[in-house]
Amino acid sequence: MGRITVLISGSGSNLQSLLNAQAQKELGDGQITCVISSSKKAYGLQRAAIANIPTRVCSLYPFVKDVPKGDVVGRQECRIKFEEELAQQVLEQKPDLVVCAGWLLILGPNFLSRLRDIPIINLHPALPGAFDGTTHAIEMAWQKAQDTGNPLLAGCMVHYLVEEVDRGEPLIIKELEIIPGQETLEEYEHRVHEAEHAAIVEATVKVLKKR
Ligand SMILES: Nc1nc2c(c(=O)[nH]1)N[C@@H](CN(C=O)c1ccc(C(=O)N[C@@H](CCC(=O)O)C(=O)O)cc1)CN2
Ligand SMILES: NCC(=O)N[C@@H]1O[C@H](COP(=O)([O-])[O-])[C@@H](O)[C@H]1O
Repeated sequence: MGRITVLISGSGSNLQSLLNAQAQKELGDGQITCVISSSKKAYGLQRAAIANIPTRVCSLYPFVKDVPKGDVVGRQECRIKFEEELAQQVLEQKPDLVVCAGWLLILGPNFLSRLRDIPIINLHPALPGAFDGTTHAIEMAWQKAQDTGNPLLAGCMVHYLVEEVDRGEPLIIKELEIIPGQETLEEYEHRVHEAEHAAIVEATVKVLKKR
């Protein structure tokens, strides 16, 4: 069995895509054994509960809430403690694969070093090298097309997660062309999410097959 831990922060529509694929026996020997959220309010936690998947919450806030925003060193030390806690929670699951499906926190070396040989993949709503390091890539791509007046090749990808944000080797790329003036941001966003829901399953299966 390919044990999968999924990290989320919000709605969990991509988690739902993985849950649906698992239910339809489309994940090969993959089995989602735990969902960890950076927010206790994430609707994705409800999606996991409905699917009888164990959940955990590992939030950064309790670690930094008493540290002034201007205390950069203090907040960095708290972030390290958070990453150690997160790594412990993930390692307890003994995962063969960690999937970041809308996980909205940068994972630093204190986390990554503890996961050593466990592959981590991340879903990003942009193409390789475009809009790296942002959580607003969809809006930025759509707006760029409107601003330039030129068609823009955009879309989404699933990549191996490395320390440099969004710069890991791409696994699955889904290209979508944005024609300025032809669709609203909401319409483009819907197309991206549809593509994401396919990409996250394809990438998960691809990585598990490499074991
Ligand atoms: N080391 C890595 N960590 C993460 C990666 C990665 O490629 N390498 N991907 C991200 C997901 N992501 C884009 O795909 C992303 C997530 C979060 C941020 C970010 O700036 N986060 C801020 C907090 C933002 C907020 O609270 O709204 C932060 O972590 O301080 C940028 C890109 C997952 N992690
Ligand atoms: N840079 C990271 C990033 O922007 N991730 C994005 O968060 C959303 C999560 O949706 P979901 O919670 O419905 O799966 C997805 O659109 C994903 O690409």
